[in-house]
Amino acid sequence: MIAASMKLEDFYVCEEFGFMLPDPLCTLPDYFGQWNYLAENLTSLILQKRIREEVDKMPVLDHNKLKDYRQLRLAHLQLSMISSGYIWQDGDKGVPKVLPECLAVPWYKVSEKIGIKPVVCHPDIVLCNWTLLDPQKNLRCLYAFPGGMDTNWFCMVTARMEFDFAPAAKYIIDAIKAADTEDTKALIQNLISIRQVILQMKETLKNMHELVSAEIFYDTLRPFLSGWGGEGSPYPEGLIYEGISEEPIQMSGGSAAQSSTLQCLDAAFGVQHETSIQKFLLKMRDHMPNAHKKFIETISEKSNIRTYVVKSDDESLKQCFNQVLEAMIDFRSYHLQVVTKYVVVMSNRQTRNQEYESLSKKGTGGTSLLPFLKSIRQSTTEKLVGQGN
Ligand code: HEM
Repeated sequence: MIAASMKLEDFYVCEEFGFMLPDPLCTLPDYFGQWNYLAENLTSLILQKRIREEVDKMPVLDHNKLKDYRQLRLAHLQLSMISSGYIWQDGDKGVPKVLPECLAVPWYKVSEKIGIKPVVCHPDIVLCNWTLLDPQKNLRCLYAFPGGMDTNWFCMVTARMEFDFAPAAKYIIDAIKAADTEDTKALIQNLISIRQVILQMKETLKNMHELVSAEIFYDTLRPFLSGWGGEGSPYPEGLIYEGISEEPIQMSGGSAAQSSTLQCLDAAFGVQHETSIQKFLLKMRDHMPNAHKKFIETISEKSNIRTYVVKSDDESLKQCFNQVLEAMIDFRSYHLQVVTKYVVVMSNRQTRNQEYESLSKKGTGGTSLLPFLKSIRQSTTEKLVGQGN
């Protein structure tokens, strides 16, 4: 495929919704009533520590009765949330090592169909977990983990940032086409638009402080976004998915590192990270729907934006390109502050929630946070053009 023939709809992306699932379903057909019920009542069942007994009564429902993509996405969201509640309801000391068949089999099979992993992920809790509250495009979650309004806001601020990004998917394709056809004027225009999008994403991220308490994020919500497996995990070997595998399976938890937004920008502008970090970010792509993963890969393969800018004599083009990267660097610096407040400071409190001790200090995706995020910011800086680049 040449850049000129790239169409957003081929990648389940559109200018209005970006990577968000347009018009997500709120409930599944009656046959899946038990999933609807457990997902709708998840918070109270977790708080009453009753989710396990409810799941243990449930039959294995036939995932083949899910008819279309929107049903599959909602089923994944519901099964992720119910499974996460099942696993983490009693803290990290009471974790079951086996996920029962009634969750494991449909969750695994639905994941295969969408192309994502059977674990709670960004495409669940953000991309298809939203509904409009009013014509001003205020959003609310369809399904929620414990944490009340703060949890709702955490997901919806992130969703709002996905909406902010939406027009950039088209600007990126147009910028690639402009570089291909050596149309400097069009390239500058698209770079300016992309920069505006990144600045707006940062503005939206600022709302996190106003609306989400760090204590509630860290103590109440974060454990339910965790994965399983690896050093320090209550399940070092992972979790057994009954009816799927007798061997435990390891999974990274939900993280906005699974958002396609920043990975798309990196791909468009040729930002490459240090090997182990790139490996982690590639792993995060396995938590993105197939079509979105393909979108990033295609952008990465097709984009010659930076090559064109480097060889151009046009100073205003170079300046515009650098301003986009500077906006990304600034976004990443701001995100570092957010992570420091919501994870690092919270994990150092004497009063932190000790029920989930094994999950402290690492990112929900399983990284050692600050050096990891600083390295990502540094590799963005290295792609600025000028001074010999
Ligand atoms: C309270 C809010 C947030 C916290 C505590 C947080 C935390 C983290 C952590 C710990 C990581 C490291 C990867 C991991 O181990 O999971 C990460 C990475 C990342 N986060 Fe966030 N995050 C927050 C909000 C957001 C939002 C709203 C976005 C919007 C898209 C975002 C985008 C990213 C991206 C793209 C990465 C990968 C690193 C990069 O490309 O710069 N984060 N985040």
